[in-house]
Amino acid sequence: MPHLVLIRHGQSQWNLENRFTGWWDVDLTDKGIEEAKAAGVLMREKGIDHDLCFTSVQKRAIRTLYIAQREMERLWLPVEKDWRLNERHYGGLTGLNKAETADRHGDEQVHIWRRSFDTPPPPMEAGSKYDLSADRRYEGIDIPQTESLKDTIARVLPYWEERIAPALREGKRVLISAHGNSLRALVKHLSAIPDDEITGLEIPTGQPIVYDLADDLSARDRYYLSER
Ligand SMILES: O=C(O)[C@@H](CO)OP(=O)(O)O
Repeated sequence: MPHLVLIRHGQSQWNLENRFTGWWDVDLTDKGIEEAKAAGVLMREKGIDHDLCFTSVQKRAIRTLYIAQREMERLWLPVEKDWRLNERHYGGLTGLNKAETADRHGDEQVHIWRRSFDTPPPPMEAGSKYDLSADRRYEGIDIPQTESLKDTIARVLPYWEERIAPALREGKRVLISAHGNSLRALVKHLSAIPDDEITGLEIPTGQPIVYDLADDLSARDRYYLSER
């Protein structure tokens, strides 16, 4: 039976500071490091094991993966990193404080930007200090100016089909360390959650989510490892 674990990175510096993050590469806080360790200990204690791991090209997800793997004595496992597992690009909101933005534009508008299915935040302005187009890791990639959840799904799912689903079909046990919205994209697909319901799903930091999948990769069960 194909076996998949998803984990959202531990608390990041901008989670702590309540800032829109997206593709900006912030690191984990001390609490985030502890969450990642605890996730690794939990997986080890519950006898969870993997053959192959996937993560984004953002350090909060990469470090979460490595910290958890260290606790599991699995730092030797193969890891594939890909930008398509990155967080949803937050466009012109990147770096802003979420509460201050709500004071300025209203709670409702901020809620739409954060959680509507297909309304993207305003695009990143040219010359923004958060522009990543000169970042070597994105060479040859058409970096989005902004992304809705729908746009995020449109780049996460092809990667899933191309790289992750084939590994699961071969019987590999897979661990994915990624982000709130790239994981929402996967959960929506795997659990067949409708557009208007997926945005209500909040994925906590550092909590392994286990999927038991049927051979056709449809979800038989999904649960937080800490709850079983
Ligand atoms: O800032 C972000 O990139 C994300 C995840 O932390 O925030 P949100 O909860 O608004 O999707």
